[in-house]
Amino acid sequence: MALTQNYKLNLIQWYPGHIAKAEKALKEHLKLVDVVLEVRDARIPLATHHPQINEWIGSKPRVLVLNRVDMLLPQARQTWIEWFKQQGEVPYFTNAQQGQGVAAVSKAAQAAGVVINERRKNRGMLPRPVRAVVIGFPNVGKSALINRLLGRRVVESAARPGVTRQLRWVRISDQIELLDSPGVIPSRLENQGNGVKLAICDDIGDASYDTQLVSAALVDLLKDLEATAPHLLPKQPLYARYTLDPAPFTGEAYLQALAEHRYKGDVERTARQLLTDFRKGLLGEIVLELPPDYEP
Ligand SMILES: Nc1nc2c(ncn2[C@@H]2O[C@H](COP(=O)(O)OP(=O)(O)OP(=O)(O)O)[C@@H](O)[C@H]2O)c(=O)[nH]1
Repeated sequence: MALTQNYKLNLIQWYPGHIAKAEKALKEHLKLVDVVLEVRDARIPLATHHPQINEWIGSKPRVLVLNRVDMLLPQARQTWIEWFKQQGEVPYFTNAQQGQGVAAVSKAAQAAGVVINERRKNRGMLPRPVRAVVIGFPNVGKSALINRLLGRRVVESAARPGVTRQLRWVRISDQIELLDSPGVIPSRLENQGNGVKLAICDDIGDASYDTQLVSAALVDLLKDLEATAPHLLPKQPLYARYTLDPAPFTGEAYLQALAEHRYKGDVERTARQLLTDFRKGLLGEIVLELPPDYEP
């Protein structure tokens, strides 16, 4: 992953006005609730964790949801489960589009609620449904998860980042009510390597970025991952899709060569196609991040 970290990224442009507004809205959401469901992209579970989020959540119970579980191999999921366990955390893996794993998230949120109502009782207060909110970076699947938790489509879920707004409480059980609009975590990050991964996975919201550089970074990242943890990825994902081996190329040179090989020399189109193919899962089930101290 060293290569991506080294990219001099003015390749991503963040909009500070939007970020300040989104941060303020998120903090308002967090004030209203007892339990937080933090959704991350299972392909990049660290890059989709905002460094200040723990501070913003404070001591409120949090349920950690790693969504898009269908987009990585089971052995990659297992690697992350073990790492999170070492950190004393239990991740709940979901496919919010299809519904897998969502019942367990609902149960975990209810369990957190029981503890909160115990506390209320001990202080002489009446029990009430516990209030929860789903938060996460743009496009990680928050609306899809809310729809699944509710069992019906009440929140618009769309491929376009940044579609969700306004506030309403909805019951998901006798014990839990949910803010029906998710809290969007603004995705500006000091760590540019994380920024690239967010851009690759389309979890980046309003920011704009250089498609060719991000696409080249994806190729470099895939090569790094294949070298470090081949058993956590599908076999030769780029070769399998495009019949062009990336081994002799840098990411940038690979895009050029692939453009010649397939797209009449059009590098921009090649870059866009590669990102689209990755995001649609057409390169296979690819985890883009490994635990920090990962050893094969
Ligand atoms: N493959 C796959 N796709 C998913 C999953 N969850 C959500 N999606 C898709 O990802 C896209 C974004 O999902 P949303 O639920 O709109 O994401 P969001 O976090 O609410 O997005 P914003 O409103 O932009 O912040 C949609 O096309 C969903 O169908 C999943 O687990 N697997």
